[in-house]
Amino acid sequence: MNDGLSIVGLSKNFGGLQVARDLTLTLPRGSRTALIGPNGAGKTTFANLLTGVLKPTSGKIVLNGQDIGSLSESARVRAGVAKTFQITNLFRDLTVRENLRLPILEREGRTHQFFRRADGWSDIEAEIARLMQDLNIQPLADKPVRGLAYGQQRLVELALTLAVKPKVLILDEPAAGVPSTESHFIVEAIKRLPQDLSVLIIEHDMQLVFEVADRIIVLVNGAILMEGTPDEVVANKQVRELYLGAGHV
Ligand SMILES: Nc1ncnc2c1ncn2[C@@H]1O[C@H](COP(=O)(O)OP(=O)(O)OP(=O)(O)O)[C@@H](O)[C@H]1O
Repeated sequence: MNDGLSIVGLSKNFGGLQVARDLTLTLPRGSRTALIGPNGAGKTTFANLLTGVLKPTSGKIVLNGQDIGSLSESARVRAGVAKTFQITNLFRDLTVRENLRLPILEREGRTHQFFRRADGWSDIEAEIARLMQDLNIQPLADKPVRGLAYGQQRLVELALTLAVKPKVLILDEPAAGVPSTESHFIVEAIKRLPQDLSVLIIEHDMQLVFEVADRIIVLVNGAILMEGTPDEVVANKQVRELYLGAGHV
């Protein structure tokens, strides 16, 4: 079951600096929410509060009725909140298929089987095939990660994250560093994510945000300035001034 994620009165102080101010919002099941805001607004801090890298000063993070705010990072992943792995977590000498096998075996408590022959893995191989199909990376299955283009590596990283079967997926700048010639692969992959997954996209690239998000939250100085549809956000005078002022538009 996935009712989405509710964040209630979430605050974080670093000494005297308040970087998350009484944040209350929901990431409903199936939503595609973008979190935008100028540098230093608190976007990364917010993501770190959701994943458990940081402990909140106050407030609650509720997933399907359970307050997960005090769980460790790994327990939160098991509960269903996952952020994309960093590319450095990919095993560069292993193939895409081998990389995908690892988190699935781990999820199933079967890592001891990694070095066995693949005979007993038909369920796992079928899941890997589905994941690759969802992200349109089947042609890369038997290629070592080392030889893949950067954008392709980001797709493998996304597939690895999906392999843990999250309910809430945080994409932290999914197109960062990806050449513009490859960024459409990322956009297409986000559009093809499972329908019932709640997705939070933290992104500076407004074109990508407008292509994939159905809701946008604008964060400024650790507080929500506004929340609305992409059209509502574009029409907002304060947002326009903020972005024109920051040279983003
Ligand atoms: N560990 C920390 N200790 C003290 N201050 C911190 C710490 N981490 C972040 N900050 C401060 O919190 C504020 C928000 O930072 P954060 O990185 O969350 O912003 P951001 O919106 O992600 O910025 P960017 O778009 O540049 O990545 C900044 O003023 C930053 O200097």
